Amino acid sequence: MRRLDLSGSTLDRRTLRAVMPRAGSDVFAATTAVKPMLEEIRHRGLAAIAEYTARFDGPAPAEPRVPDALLKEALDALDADVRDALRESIRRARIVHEAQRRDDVTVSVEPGAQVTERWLPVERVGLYVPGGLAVYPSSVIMNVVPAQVAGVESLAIASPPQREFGGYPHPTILAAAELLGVRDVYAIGGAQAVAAFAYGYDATADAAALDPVDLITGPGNAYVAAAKNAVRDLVGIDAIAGPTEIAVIADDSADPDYVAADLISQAEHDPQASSVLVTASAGLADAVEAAVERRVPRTKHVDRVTAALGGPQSAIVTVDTPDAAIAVINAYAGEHVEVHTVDATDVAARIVNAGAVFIGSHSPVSLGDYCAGSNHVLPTSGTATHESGLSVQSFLKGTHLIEYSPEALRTVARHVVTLAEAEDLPAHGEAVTARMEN
Ligand SMILES: NC(=O)c1ccc[n+]([C@@H]2O[C@H](COP(=O)([O-])OP(=O)(O)OC[C@H]3O[C@@H](n4cnc5c(N)ncnc54)[C@H](O)[C@@H]3O)[C@@H](O)[C@H]2O)c1
Ligand SMILES: N[C@H](CO)Cc1c[nH]c[nH+]1
Ligand SMILES: [Zn+2]
Repeated sequence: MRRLDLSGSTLDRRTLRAVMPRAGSDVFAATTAVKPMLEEIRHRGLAAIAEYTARFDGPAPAEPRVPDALLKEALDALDADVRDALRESIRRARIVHEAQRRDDVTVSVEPGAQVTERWLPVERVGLYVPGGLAVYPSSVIMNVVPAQVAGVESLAIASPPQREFGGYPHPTILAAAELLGVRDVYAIGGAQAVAAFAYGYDATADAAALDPVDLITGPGNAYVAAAKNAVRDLVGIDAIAGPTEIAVIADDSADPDYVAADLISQAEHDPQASSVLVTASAGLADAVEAAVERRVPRTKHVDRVTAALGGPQSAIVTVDTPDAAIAVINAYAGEHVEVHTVDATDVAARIVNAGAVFIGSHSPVSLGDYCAGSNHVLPTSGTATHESGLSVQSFLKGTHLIEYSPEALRTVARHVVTLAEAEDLPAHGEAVTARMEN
């Protein structure tokens, strides 16, 4: 891993943002590729989807909707340990997400003047589950659980067709959908899936119609991100997720082997993934570097991990003081931040920009990826400065209900008229004075 020595540097926001390691975005280039695809699919529907699927994913069934029997079969055939682990992941996710429910709130502004904020679920949601480099049944859980807790009635899942499974998504993804009771599952990947969700398509001789959705959520590669970005004027999207990131803040109390294992764990996702260590301890920096070198050759996806850890997006960053380390971590605004310091809880309280913070030496990111109960769809690429991870709130929309009595309207009428005149919109004021005349 490369070293970035920030000792003696001015740690102001501009400098930090300029020097922090980060994956370059290929969403811009992917946008050029996906725009004509989206147009084709919008106009020619499933025929165009089938052509792109054949080009990028290989042979797939003419009817992309996975038969119910196949979902059931996938769950029946699922390894018992995997089934138990998925169930436990769902159970913990439900506990955490149930606590995120929002109650409607009614406020009495004055006697007879009432404003209610009502929260309603989005009606139909399309959930994208990636399936290129790895298989993500855990992402089925992380998308479906908050949507179900929010009360979303209509949920569709899309995931790329896999050659070795007859052009259907990986059976573990199908089993996870079945466990969660989602039966509307499609063997469509990449930008094609996003287009199918955004525009829907008509029935053909071989396939039933797909109804468009109101909101598309879920992570994916640059093509998925570019397509989500391109359809966001038509449907809602959760966020544009970039490659996975982990940033670790650590001091001499940290176990270098744990830190190295965690940096490698997220590098395993993607050659573009970022792993960053920030420390004021030169000794710890050396020890982690040595532990990474020891571990990398033993890891399964050694090529991906080597590319990710060796890329410009990953680094061991050294600073002068623990406070400087916190400033760097906040400037980085990582998707995942792990805190391995003596005073981990106090340090965590000072981390204000992070998708999720993992506190202490026994809360690794992979726990959060699968079974902590928290959500693993989190803001990447520095967007944790202003965005949140997926939650029940992502699937709700708030509506204000305003109800004033004649007396309550009379009490405030002159202020409405004054503001309407100040904005040179007198008809606004007249809508109120018309009611005062009776
Ligand atoms: N933030 C999270 O919660 C989270 C969770 C899981 C995965 N991820 C990230 O999601 C990403 C998954 O990416 P992936 O590639 O493995 O799977 P993916 O499902 O996102 O992409 C595969 C699809 O890309 C399309 N594609 C491939 N080459 C193309 C081309 N040349 N032109 C147009 N389309 C093309 C194909 O249609 C294919 O189905 C990774 O970066 C991973 O780190 C993030
Ligand atoms: N770390 C990924 C992005 O947060 C999520 C994931 C799924 N499976 C394993 N990891
Ligand atoms: Zn992960």
